[in-house]
Amino acid sequence: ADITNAMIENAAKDTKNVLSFGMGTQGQRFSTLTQINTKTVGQLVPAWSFSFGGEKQRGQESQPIIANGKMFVTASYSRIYAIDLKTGNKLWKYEHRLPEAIMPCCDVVNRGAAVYGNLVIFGTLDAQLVALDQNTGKVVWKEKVDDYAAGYSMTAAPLIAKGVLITGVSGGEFGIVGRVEGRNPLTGELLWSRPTVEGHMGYKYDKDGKALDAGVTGTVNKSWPGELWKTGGASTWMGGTYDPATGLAYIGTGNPAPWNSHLRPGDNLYSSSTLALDPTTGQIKWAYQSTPNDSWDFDGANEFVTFDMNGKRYGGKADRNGFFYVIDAKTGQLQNAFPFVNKITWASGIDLKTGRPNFIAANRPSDPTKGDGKKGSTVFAAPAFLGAKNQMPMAYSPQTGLFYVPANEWGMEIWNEPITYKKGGAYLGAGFTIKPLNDDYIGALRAVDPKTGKIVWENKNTAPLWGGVMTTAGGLVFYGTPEGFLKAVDAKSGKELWKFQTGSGVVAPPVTWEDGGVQYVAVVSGWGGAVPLWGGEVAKKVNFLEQGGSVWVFKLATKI
Ligand SMILES: O=C(O)c1cc(C(=O)O)c2c(n1)C(=O)C(=O)c1cc(C(=O)O)[nH]c1-2
Repeated sequence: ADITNAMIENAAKDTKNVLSFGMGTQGQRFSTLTQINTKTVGQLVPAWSFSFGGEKQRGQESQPIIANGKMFVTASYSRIYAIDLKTGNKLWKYEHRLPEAIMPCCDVVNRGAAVYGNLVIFGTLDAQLVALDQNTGKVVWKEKVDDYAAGYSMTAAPLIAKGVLITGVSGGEFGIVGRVEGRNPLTGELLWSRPTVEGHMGYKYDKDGKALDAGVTGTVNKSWPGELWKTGGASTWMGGTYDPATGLAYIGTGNPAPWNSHLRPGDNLYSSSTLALDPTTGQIKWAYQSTPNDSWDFDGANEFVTFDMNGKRYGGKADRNGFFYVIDAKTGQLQNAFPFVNKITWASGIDLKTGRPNFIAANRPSDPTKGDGKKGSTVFAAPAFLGAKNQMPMAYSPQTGLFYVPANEWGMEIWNEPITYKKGGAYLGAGFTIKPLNDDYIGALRAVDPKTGKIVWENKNTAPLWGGVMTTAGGLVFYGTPEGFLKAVDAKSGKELWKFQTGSGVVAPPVTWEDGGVQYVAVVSGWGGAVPLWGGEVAKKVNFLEQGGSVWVFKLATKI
């Protein structure tokens, strides 16, 4: 059957399908299914496994979509497969023809597709959107979003909100201009385009491509000096969430470009922020900036996951900068902010009245022009730029009231250098080396109570955690590790109840659904992403990990 907007809005409750990234557009990654639970999970065994094949065995970050008896799963290098859910047989595959010169900053990843009507839609590493017929894999429409040679790419799963296809762009390390776009999902037609860098003030397009005022507030050059807003970054590389309860789509934005913050004094709106947008117009309803004048590539692209607390709707966000934010989902008012990692050097806390961080000035890497002109002082900073949390999505359980956050404890040495913008060139103006903080672990899955800010339990992991999390009404939390395991633990205590070696590192989020009275769990396996490329001393430690590319599906060995 055609996937409708009503089905997408109900996706979080639909146990037979997984119709969106986040297992529901709110991004909670919570399933009401209970067949697999704390008592039965020990009997979980593989039902089938499928290899993505070829030589392109790396960086598999995809969350599968389950719809109409099929699994739609993207793979590295802009590939997508349709698989028969019952048999694990391949139905079709589409391999996007990529130019040699693509420039994704952080591996050749893709995090998943969207479904709408009879289409399955995904973004490519050369910044195009492709919509395919779910049954045949034939291309129905294709749209160029932007110029890959200027550093644009797409790695996020698209979002459907109020029947609009909402997408972001990647490329913050190349001085692209971040934006969010709304399209007709059936045709690819652009409905609006909303830049995320103040200066490029909110325009959208009418049907003839004429720029219209989107009623957005802000003043050119108010939060950016000179011309820097023209190459300001703030990419929207993780896509967004949407909550039918508020009618708003929530998009995180990336780092301002370049990294060297002394080149761009000011807050640099709307970089390293959460934006709440009207999905039908792209108008910004509220914005909250977690790291004004970001100097550490903290970014703010992390997912904003909405949930109920004390009879109100809030969003939780585990920011790369190390703080967990609880924000009123309707108004953007900051409710609470607390650390979810042990070491934060850049700020002593967040002022809940103003919403601004209390910066520790001495821990900001210095201005090279105040020294020898070539290199500023090297400072030790934590978290590292790869973040207290990165692309791997967290989960929220309404049953326990806890967020399950895949966190990492690491730091870095960082310094600034001069830089000028050059199209297609890295635009950092900084150098760095990532360092572990502890001998025995980097990753830690943490159960975070949004009411109290307390960590209720944690499970340490030797390598950095890079896969997402899922939680279920069966009292379980599922997550993958770079060491290759998919694990199930008790949602209340973190006690490990089951694990399975998938054969390569898991850097993707699991999903679950039911079919014919049987509950299934699936996860993609295939080590890669930013850690092996940018992890410095940590990358050396995890060099033993092998790459791969497959999807695993599990069910209980005996029918309950
Ligand atoms: O600024 C950007 O546009 C951008 C894009 C991406 C991406 O699209 O994957 C990442 C980052 N930044 C980034 O900072 C980062 O740490 C990162 C890690 C990963 C990954 O998939 O492992 N992607 C990205």
